[in-house]
Amino acid sequence: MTTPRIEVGPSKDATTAAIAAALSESIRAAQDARGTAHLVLTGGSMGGASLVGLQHPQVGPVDWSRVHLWWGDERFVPSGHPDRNETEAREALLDRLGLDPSMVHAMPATDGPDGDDVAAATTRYAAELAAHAADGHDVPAFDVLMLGVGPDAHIASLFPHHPAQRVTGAPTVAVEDSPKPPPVRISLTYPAINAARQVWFMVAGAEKADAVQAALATGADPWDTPASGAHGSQDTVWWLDAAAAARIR
Ligand SMILES: O=C(O)[C@H](O)[C@@H](O)[C@H](O)[C@H](O)COP(=O)(O)O
Repeated sequence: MTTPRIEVGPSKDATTAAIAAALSESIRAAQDARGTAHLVLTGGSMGGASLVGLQHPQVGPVDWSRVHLWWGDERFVPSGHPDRNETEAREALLDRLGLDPSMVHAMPATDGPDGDDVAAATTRYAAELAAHAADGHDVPAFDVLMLGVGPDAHIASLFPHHPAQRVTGAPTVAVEDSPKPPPVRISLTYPAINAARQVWFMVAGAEKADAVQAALATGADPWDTPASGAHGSQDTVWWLDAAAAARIR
């Protein structure tokens, strides 16, 4: 397990700018090493703002034709719905990139091939992940997996004291009673998240300071603070603004 690195910016804007710059560098490094990069996107305002930040002229160029895009979780609603993390990412960046659809691995929507059968859709996404994984693995070794963090320290759709957290035998889990609406979701599980080389938490705002402090506390239990259960195999980074970092001891 890697010791988390903490990067604090003076403001949310400064933090998302730093994330965007680091992301373009990590993508380039992954492509230099392995040809293609696997990037896992997140919903939430930090996820969207970081994708917007990638378009800043000071951020180095990214060869998007060699980036596989995945999602850490998704709200199970129709495609194009504003609640979908995919919709947010498309509006923030993806729709301007002319991407090859075969590189964009959005989680299924309720108007997809499985209709509103979330269990089948969850299994379908697991198969998509497996199709891009190395032999003997369930998921690709994601180069960077980004996570927003809720005020309850949830990540993806893994919530405190929710049984979805206990699923370890599959890379994906259906959540049918999320404590935060909308209730039906698909999430990566801890083993899938922790297969990533780099896990990046992206958090801003004073209302997240307690969650950040709890997740970074020695002996934190993921059952209570889900963010404490996610780690990259090579690097774990907490990208914070000053307000979110205020209570770290
Ligand atoms: O419905 C959800 O579960 C949220 O979208 C959540 O996953 C989000 O990513 C975090 O709450 C962080 O959100 P912010 O980046 O907006 O703080």
